[in-house]
Amino acid sequence: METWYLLILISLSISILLKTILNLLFPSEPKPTRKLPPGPIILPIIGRILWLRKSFAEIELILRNLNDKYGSIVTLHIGRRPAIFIRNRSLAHQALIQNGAVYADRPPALAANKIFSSNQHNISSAVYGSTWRLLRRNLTSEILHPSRVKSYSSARKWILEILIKCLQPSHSKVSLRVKDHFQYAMFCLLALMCFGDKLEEKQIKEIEAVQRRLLLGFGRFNILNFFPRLTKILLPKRWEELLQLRKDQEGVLVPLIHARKTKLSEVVKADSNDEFVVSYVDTLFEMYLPDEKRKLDEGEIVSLCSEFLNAGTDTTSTALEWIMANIVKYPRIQERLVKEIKGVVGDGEEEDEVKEEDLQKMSYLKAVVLEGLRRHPPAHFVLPHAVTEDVVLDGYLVPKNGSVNFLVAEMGWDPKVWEDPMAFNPERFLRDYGNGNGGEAFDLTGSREIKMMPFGVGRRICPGSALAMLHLEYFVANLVWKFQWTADDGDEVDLSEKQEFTMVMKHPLQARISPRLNR
Ligand code: HEM
Repeated sequence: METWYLLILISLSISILLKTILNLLFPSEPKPTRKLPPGPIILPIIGRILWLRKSFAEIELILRNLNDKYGSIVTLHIGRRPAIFIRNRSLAHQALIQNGAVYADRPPALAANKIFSSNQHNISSAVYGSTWRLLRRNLTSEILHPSRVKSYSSARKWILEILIKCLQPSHSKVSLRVKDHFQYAMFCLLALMCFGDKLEEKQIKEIEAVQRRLLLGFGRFNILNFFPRLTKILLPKRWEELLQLRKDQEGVLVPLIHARKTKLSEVVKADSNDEFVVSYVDTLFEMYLPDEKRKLDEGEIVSLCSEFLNAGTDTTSTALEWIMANIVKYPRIQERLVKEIKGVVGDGEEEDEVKEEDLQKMSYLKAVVLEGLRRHPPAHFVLPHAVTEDVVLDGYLVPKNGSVNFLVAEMGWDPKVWEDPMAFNPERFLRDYGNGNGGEAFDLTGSREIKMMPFGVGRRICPGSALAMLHLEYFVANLVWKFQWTADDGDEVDLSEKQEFTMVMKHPLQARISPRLNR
């Protein structure tokens, strides 16, 4: 009997010793001590697929309803990773401003997105690191620097003339749908900044068509990201469609890239830089990625140009349409704008254009644009963020393997900050900020406190925000100065929303536009 006891004791000691050695050699992941933020319980695989099929607008609506139950930080299990959603301004500030470096990462690109971002070699999807820094610095210092932005002023004037021509034929009794004209105008402008030359209308329309198919159709490809190896077998047609879309995109962008490269080398050979304005694509040809010891390849240049066009066109034209819709809906806002412009540019017949240098003197114009971005932010979510390491926020775990999403629209509609938040009331910006009485200008960067964040905040804040503000102020001012905008007789301007790439007007703006005679 004693021998048995001894044997059992020896084997127990050996197994404890082995376990200790194994633990030392192969330490297992420590179990997280914190829990993920709360959220609805879902069926393991089916539930995740079902979430994947929902649009951001549907998710936003669900989150609004979940707020009472779970609070302002919620986890949804979308696809294979937990997605954390934050709607509270002070939590967003803690994350994106106070702990900015940790929250500046992006989640790994999903299979379908990898194709269009050249494996995360563009600014918006690059991981937080040296390549992102290089690409972003190139855009901000080479193209978005104030002196370079100024060099495109004749391009903006040219686009304004195109836009005015498109709107002019409208007889004041007939109302015109303006959305397509706004989109086309912004596209011409960004294409010119991207490729340097005035492109033919046919070329612009071709690029616009492919980019639009990409923006509007991308939701259809989300499902491919759930176990791509399986979806390649189950949904081969959809994969083909996705790859064809990339081929079509290359088909329209690569010839423009080649043409510009040839032109650039001719300019260098001729040693003449008269009238030569640097374009975005010019800055990409010689860019060197030190970590990878190579230049950008053609696919990466296509992805960066496509990102530039997408980021700067739909967002701005959507914001422009929302602002003009409110101007049509509330004639008193239009009257006050005209009065302000008259006070700055004068009212002589020859004062036909509101010049860029005049815009700084127009605080009401700025207030109208800011109110437009607060009340109708084109993006209701910032792009998904990720954290560089597991962190704790509001007592919950924010895991490295998840995505972190911020509800932009909800923050700008917070009744704790904004009185009657759903009303369109530009005066609120005059009352509290930059009203010419020594008031401080409104801080869109949210560095002290986030009150609204239409461009995001922190390290990933939209690098094009100043350019977007300039475009919006310039076009709103000139469209109001040139034309009188009115609603169709007996027709209310309907401000319902619809999710496309951006949050657009469900019923696009129809307005009667007539030359402004009584300035
Ligand atoms: C009204 C117009 C615009 C709005 C509302 C807007 C909004 C945004 C938002 C919400 C983000 C995501 C921020 C985040 O993830 O935290 C973003 C990122 C970005 N935007 Fe804009 N944007 C506008 C115009 C532009 C323009 C004109 C350009 C450039 C020509 C531009 C280029 C970018 C880029 C490159 C990023 C990615 C930044 C990064 O990941 O580091 N945007 N924008």
